[in-house]
Amino acid sequence: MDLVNHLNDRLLFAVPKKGRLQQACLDLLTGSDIKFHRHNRLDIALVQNLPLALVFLPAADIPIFVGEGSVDLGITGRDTVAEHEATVPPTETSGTVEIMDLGFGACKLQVQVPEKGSIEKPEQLIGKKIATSFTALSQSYFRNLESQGSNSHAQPNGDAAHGGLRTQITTLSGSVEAACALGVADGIVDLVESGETMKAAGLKAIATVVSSSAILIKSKHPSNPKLVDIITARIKGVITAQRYVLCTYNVERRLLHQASQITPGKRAPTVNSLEEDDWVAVQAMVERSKIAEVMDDLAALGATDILVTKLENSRTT
Ligand SMILES: Nc1ncnc2c1ncn2[C@@H]1O[C@H](COP(=O)(O)OP(=O)(O)OP(=O)(O)O)[C@@H](O)[C@H]1O
Ligand SMILES: O=P(O)(O)OC[C@H]1O[C@H](OP(=O)(O)OP(=O)(O)O)[C@H](O)[C@@H]1O
Repeated sequence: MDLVNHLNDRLLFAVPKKGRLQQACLDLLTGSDIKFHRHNRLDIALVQNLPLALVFLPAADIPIFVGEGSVDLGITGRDTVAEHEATVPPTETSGTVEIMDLGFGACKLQVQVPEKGSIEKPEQLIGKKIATSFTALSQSYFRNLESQGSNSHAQPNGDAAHGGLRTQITTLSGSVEAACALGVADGIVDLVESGETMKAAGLKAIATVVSSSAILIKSKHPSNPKLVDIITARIKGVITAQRYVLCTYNVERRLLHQASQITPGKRAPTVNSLEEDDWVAVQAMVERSKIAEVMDDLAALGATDILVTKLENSRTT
């Protein structure tokens, strides 16, 4: 099939073609009832039940396509958007707009140095060698440090005050953590999640350049804003359903006020009367991460029949 000719009138939605964010993105698309079949080796897939086409791209390139407006929507890490913005500053018509945080892919872009070395502060790296895949962010970070007037670290012929960069930034496309051990760099700027990679490479973090997580972005003038809103609402529904559970319980009416403080719900708890006088049944959405504590508090208050139900999907405000 000639896919390109089927792209007219379709909203283009970029998702990572591989890597850390891909599976969670595919799960989000499934939860949002975005149905597609990706042919072997093709990076474009037509969506069967919406005028939408998915474009599978490297996460780092997604802000370029969305920023230029050649793709309308995208999911990628906030770090890649920050790197793109540091490379190509947004204008009134170009650049990306963040729609929402998706709550996965959390990591930090950090300055790292050998654990056993003498460097404790990023200022000590001024004038030294840095290896990274995030060239523009690293340049801007060190340019900033240099211009903060760290004269004590200035080299005699340094021209940082005039916009030059004394710190030498080397771009690597992967395995950045090996750079210090191999003598390519004195420090690196790389992503850290669990810290396992950093630890295994004998490095420690001394500063954070950007805190990242996966985000939904759109171009400044998407081709079909209504469809962007529909997809946004669907994705938001799936994210909310993942983030919350439904808690139901029975409680004496006289304790309702206290119970409502434990489970205030998103707007307010739903309260129904029971056949038994003086008792009510309460239903409220509770953040999944807090549910154990909430159940303990409800039980301590005297609530009974406390049940927790997983949400399949949601539309809330
Ligand atoms: N360890 C990690 N934990 C959580 N999120 C991460 C982690 N590493 C990267 N990410 C996020 O995932 C995005 C894509 O990174 P990933 O390394 O998976 O990309 P990739 O396309 O496979 O690139 P590469 O080939 O350079 O590894 C990053 O920009 C970041 O937002
Ligand atoms: O703190 P951790 O949980 O160990 O994660 C951090 C590692 O994850 C990413 O690399 P990835 O494994 O995606 O491969 P890459 O080095 O090829 O980018 C990142 O570049 C770090 O190396």
